[in-house]
Amino acid sequence: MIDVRNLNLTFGEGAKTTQVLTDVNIAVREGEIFGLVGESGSGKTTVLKCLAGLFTHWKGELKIDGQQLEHRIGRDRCRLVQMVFQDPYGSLHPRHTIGDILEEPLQIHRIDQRDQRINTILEKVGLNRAFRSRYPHQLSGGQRQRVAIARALILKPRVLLLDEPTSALDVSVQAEVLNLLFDLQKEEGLTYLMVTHDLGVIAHLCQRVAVMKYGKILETLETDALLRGDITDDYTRVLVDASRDYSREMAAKVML
Ligand SMILES: Nc1ncnc2c1ncn2[C@@H]1O[C@H](COP(=O)(O)OP(=O)(O)OP(=O)(O)O)[C@@H](O)[C@H]1O
Repeated sequence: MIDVRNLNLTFGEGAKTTQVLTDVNIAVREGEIFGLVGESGSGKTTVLKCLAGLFTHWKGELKIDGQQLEHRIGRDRCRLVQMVFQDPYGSLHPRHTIGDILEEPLQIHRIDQRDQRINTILEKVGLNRAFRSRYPHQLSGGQRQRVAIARALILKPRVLLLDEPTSALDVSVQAEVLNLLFDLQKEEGLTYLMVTHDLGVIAHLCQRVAVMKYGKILETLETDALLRGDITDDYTRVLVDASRDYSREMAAKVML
């Protein structure tokens, strides 16, 4: 469903050129939840932004559902693929009501029966029509992320690109939002490419995972293999061990 072939991307010019992605290859099957992990700055978000059309100066080949992606964002792409960002507050317009935020994509794409579609999508993400008149600052973090997911789904895309969708949320609501994403994926037959640093999220949601470092994919492996420790790359082992320690540390803090 998602095909990334020999994706390369640089920022800057001349002596200041930085190669951010180098020959990245990712193939995500239809209906799969595929994880992307790696240290900060390794290029994970950049891959998602190329697929979403937010970066246009990439080289290589990008396909979604067999359709070749162009170097610009167009209406067709918005109906094929949508992105959910880490910070739900920053990604929602502060002076627009939830109703306006959800109606905008429908207006742009000249889709009718907007009221009905907005109410349906709000219900799907566990909110109700009373939220339509509220502003983002009147919502909790978890509710804001539900609105961001509703906005991403309102055009009925096939693919969601999720950039650490729960890491900005309170620990107590992270599981709720992850469960919602899992249910929606099954109900709507969606395909997810998800950036996360959380081994627990990978274990529960992802079928396969690719490990990135310095803009390259080091290895792609089944989640079961990752959990069994069936890892070929030393860096992946370090990442997994660090994540295990981090989770234990977090758990200890929560229990204190
Ligand atoms: N618009 C930009 N202009 C210049 N450099 C950029 C731009 N966006 C990203 N970069 C650089 O590209 C590299 C990869 O960034 P990216 O956000 O993809 O990393 P990441 O793996 O998602 O990190 P994190 O986990 O911290 O979000 C970083 O070195 C970053 O500084």
